[in-house]
Amino acid sequence: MAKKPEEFKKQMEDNMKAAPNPNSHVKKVIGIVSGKGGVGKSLVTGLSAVAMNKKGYKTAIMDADITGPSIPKMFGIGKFNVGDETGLLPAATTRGTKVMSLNMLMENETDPVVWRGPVIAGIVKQFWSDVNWGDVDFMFVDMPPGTGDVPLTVFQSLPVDGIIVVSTPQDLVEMIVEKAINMANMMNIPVLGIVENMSYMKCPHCGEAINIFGNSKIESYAASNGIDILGRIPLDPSIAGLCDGGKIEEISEDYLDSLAYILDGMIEK
Ligand SMILES: Nc1ncnc2c1ncn2[C@@H]1O[C@H](COP(=O)(O)OP(=O)(O)OP(=O)(O)O)[C@@H](O)[C@H]1O
Repeated sequence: MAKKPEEFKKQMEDNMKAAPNPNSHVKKVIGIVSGKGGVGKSLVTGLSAVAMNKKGYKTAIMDADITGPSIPKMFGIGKFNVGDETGLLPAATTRGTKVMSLNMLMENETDPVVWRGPVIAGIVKQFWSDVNWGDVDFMFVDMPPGTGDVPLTVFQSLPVDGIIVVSTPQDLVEMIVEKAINMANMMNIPVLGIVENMSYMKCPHCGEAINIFGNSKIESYAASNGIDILGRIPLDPSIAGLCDGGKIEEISEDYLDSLAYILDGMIEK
């Protein structure tokens, strides 16, 4: 019997998805996206895993930002090319978050990755199918930045349960956030909310919050679009220092409390 158009579309979407490794049991896959590069997407990916790990969940990070992978550096992970008959094995951070990134597999981590979209999506599929992730409650996927062909193809390859949008106050002015949210909506993936990075700066002398980019519009934007604010992270040189030194797990401030609360509710107890 001929397929109905919606059945055809569903099958087409399923065909694009990678099959999971038979040894992986991942309960929730959360994608972290941004409308453009350099806004702190990897920082939020790392902090999300740290927050849920602190709550006792089994956490993992897939670094799907193939051309600009920064997760291993933030966690102080070097080259890690280990596997067995079950597949490639992820590295583990000091506190036990599992990590897979192309950087860990490359001969020379400063080599540029000059592949086009479909090849990049192929690697991400392999990270899903060929890596034995074991038991994971939350896998955080650091998505390629932007709203072009590459992030779209990566989205289609993975069973993403929800996305977190990372923005800076400037993105709201330039409507870059809206593009990222529209992309998620197009893919029918729930938007869990926005994290505003570089939201403000604390005066090192008196502790006053300084809005370096002017007053943030995130509250009015979130309210008028029915989107949750999941956290605000200040621009803080100590954050950059800990990330660059591979010590993101030592950031003690709980910037993503609201996010952790929402994720908590996604897992059946
Ligand atoms: N709130 C912050 N305070 C201080 N430094 C920050 C902050 N957020 C990000 N940085 C620094 O800015 C740089 C870029 O951050 P990050 O790698 O998280 O951005 P990204 O959006 O993932 O970039 P890309 O799109 O290139 O992957 C890093 O060196 C990081 O340590």
